[in-house]
Amino acid sequence: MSPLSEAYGDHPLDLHHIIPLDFESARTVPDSHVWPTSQSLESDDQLSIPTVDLMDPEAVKLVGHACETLGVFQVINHGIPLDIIGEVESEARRLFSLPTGHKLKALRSPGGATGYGLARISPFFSKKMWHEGFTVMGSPVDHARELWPNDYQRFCDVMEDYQKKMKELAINLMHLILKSLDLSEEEISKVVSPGDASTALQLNSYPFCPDPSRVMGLAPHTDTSLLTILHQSTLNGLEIFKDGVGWVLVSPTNGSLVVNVGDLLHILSNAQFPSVLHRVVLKEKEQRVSLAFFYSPPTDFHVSPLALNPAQVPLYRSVSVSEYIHIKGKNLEKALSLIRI
Ligand SMILES: O=C(O)CCC(=O)C(=O)O
Ligand SMILES: [Fe+2]
Repeated sequence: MSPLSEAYGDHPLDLHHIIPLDFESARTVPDSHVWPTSQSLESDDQLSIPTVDLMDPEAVKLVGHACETLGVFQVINHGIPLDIIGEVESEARRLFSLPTGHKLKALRSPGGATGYGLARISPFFSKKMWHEGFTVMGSPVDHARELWPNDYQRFCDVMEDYQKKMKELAINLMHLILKSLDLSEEEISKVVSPGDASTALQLNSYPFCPDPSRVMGLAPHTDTSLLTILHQSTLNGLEIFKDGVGWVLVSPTNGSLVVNVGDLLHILSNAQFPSVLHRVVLKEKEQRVSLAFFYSPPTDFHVSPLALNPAQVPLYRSVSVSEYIHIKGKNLEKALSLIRI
């Protein structure tokens, strides 16, 4: 089985789609980063995002309902100690506060998947995002050594431990979600194989911005994963798109993690669960940091609609994870329609 990092290798990007702005010296927003404004909902008429207590005996039902209606929910009692999340956030902040020239030592290579750089979706948009990221898959030691030649161990230990814990949580969540689709334990264990899942940890920074209302943190997208588990620091910014409603804010709540359905789970559920469209806008001048953990099956796993009753027809053809990553890398939001039957 090829690692996830290889699945991204067949789409080398131009450097201007990898190198973020020198945010440190940006006193104004350059034209390349000015986006047309788009309305989000005021807090009064906000749609509420459900919170599921994972210790609740009804968790399967609650998680299934949230996946079906919105494709996103928050979890509490998730088993990840808050001080560990805090440590990862503080290591991420330590990285992003390095001088721009220094961060470029860990720049993602054109055909690479890990390291410092712009969001992978950036070639699809004519304007640049107010964002810098650092992608980790397993051990970040190669890049960390470039950043801190004498002091990289702490960063590596914290990132590796977090990925291990997030993977356990993702597996627990997948069990709950697939149970809600009435899959048997045997069918579930085919999809959720603890040994060789494809996972990635994305550290996101939306740097201090002199004019937050004119920029876009992360442009509208769906995640490619089965599911994504997100920690957002105390600042608002994440919004989901709900048909007939518009952009809805997902406010950070202390101690809870945001879980969202990705494209692969949408396919697996035969479109019963929406792959939620989301974006990040800047609400304040201050820097916002988030940690996104993406969980997918191994790259050679074939994803196809499961849990069909005799009256249902599959809406998507079977697709391997690596093929889907390839289609998404070329077509972004049209990717799902290209495998629709
Ligand atoms: O920063 C956030 O709140 C969301 C990040 C996100 O959507 C992503 O990394 O795919
Ligand atoms: Fe996302």
